[in-house]
Amino acid sequence: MKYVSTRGEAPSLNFCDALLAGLARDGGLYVPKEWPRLSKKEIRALRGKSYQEIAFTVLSPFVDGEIPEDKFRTMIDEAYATFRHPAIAPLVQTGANTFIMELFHGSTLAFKDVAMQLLGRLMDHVLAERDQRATIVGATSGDTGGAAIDAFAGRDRTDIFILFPHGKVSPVQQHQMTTSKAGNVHALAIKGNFDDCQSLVKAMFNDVAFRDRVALSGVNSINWARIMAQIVYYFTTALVLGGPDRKISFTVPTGNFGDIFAGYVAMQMGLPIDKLIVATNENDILARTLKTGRYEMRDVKATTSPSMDIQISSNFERLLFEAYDRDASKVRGAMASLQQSGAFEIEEKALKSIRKVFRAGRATEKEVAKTIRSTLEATGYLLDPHTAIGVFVAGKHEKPNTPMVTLSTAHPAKFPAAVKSASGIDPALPTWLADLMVREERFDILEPELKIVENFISEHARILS
Ligand SMILES: Cc1ncc(COP(=O)(O)O)c(C=O)c1O
Ligand SMILES: N[C@@H](CCOP(=O)(O)O)C(=O)O
Repeated sequence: MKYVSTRGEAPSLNFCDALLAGLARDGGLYVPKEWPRLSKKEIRALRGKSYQEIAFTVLSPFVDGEIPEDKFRTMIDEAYATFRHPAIAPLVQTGANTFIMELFHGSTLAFKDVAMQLLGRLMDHVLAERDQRATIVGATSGDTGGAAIDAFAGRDRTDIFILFPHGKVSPVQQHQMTTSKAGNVHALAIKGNFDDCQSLVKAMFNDVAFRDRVALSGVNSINWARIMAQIVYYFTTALVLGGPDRKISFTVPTGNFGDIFAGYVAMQMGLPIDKLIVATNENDILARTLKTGRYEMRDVKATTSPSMDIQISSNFERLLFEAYDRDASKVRGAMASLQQSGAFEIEEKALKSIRKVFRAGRATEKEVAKTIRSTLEATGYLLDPHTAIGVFVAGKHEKPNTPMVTLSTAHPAKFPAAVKSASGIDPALPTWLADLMVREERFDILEPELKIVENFISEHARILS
């Protein structure tokens, strides 16, 4: 299996090289050259199997023999042994045909753990095989950072630098990033917003001299392996609800478009999905784009769902590549226009193909609080603000005979202030994090300037030759 860049000008890579590369050298994102397919019969044969076994079957075609089977199985087993629920991504029924897929049973209480625990092990394996080290960078609006730090802390082949927007993540998220005692972990509070952090990360990848000097690697969903690991839970959930002999819809609280793009990949692999529904907060660039066909940046507003306070939605580029029948020149044109004027138009045919699969909606701050309250009253279930956005938008797209699954992307205890103000309940952290807020913090505050961040990394990374 070869991986090609969405911008068409970087070399095609095999799985392990794409894993370490993160962003392609032409600024694009790697995707498999073709989608592997599972027949309905093969999908049916997964019924009753464990999450780990399904993960092995679904992910093996992407790894394509580059990692020995027994080692890959062990990585999957170890990654999901860190989860506190045996089903890994359990389903909770909240209505006649509505469900919540809980993705927050990993160590940092957000869906990012699902992919990050596997990614850490995959990278470690490949670096050890090659006797190499890597400098890992990541941008976070709050959850990717904590999950990455948890997955990479103490690994001696990597140093990890996480850029988070100073003062714009929840206190729990901040402590998850700033209280690690591991010497290879560096939490960097950037004076800006998440988009500034993400742009800095992409700029570091595009600075070829720096990239090569520090052996740069990425853990954001620009890294294909992050998306890949997230495909699995669409299969496990569909199988529980009657798939592949019945179509399911999924509503996904969306920011960087990684999680929902994994659903799109599941569909390309043969999983019958009715609709994939993009749910955004008031930073609604994706909902507007699906409505108007114009992707247009606006200022980012701070909301009670800070992890989704995003304007530049990285993985939308992967969908554009698909919608343009993999014509990389069209993607390059759109990305150049985004850089020059902060906007691009999607051609009619491509937009039509996107709308065939995707729907979208937004929730205002009032609607988020109301949904947390009303769901608690109706079902006794306490939502976090990100999941509440999903539940609210899902409510607008339900169909009588199609199960609607909303992805619950974070535990309410990560956002206690917003949850308490909406519901009156102060959600407690689980026991293993009970002392999180009194742990000593360690982080550096940096200006959002490429050279400043690169210099910091150069001084602290242990890779330099
Ligand atoms: C809690 C939470 N929900 C939803 C999202 C959106 O996910 P994605 O960026 O994959 O669209 C994120 C982060 O991006 C998140 O941290
Ligand atoms: N919401 C994310 C933003 C980064 O997303 P990623 O999936 O590209 O890592 C976060 O919590 O950091």
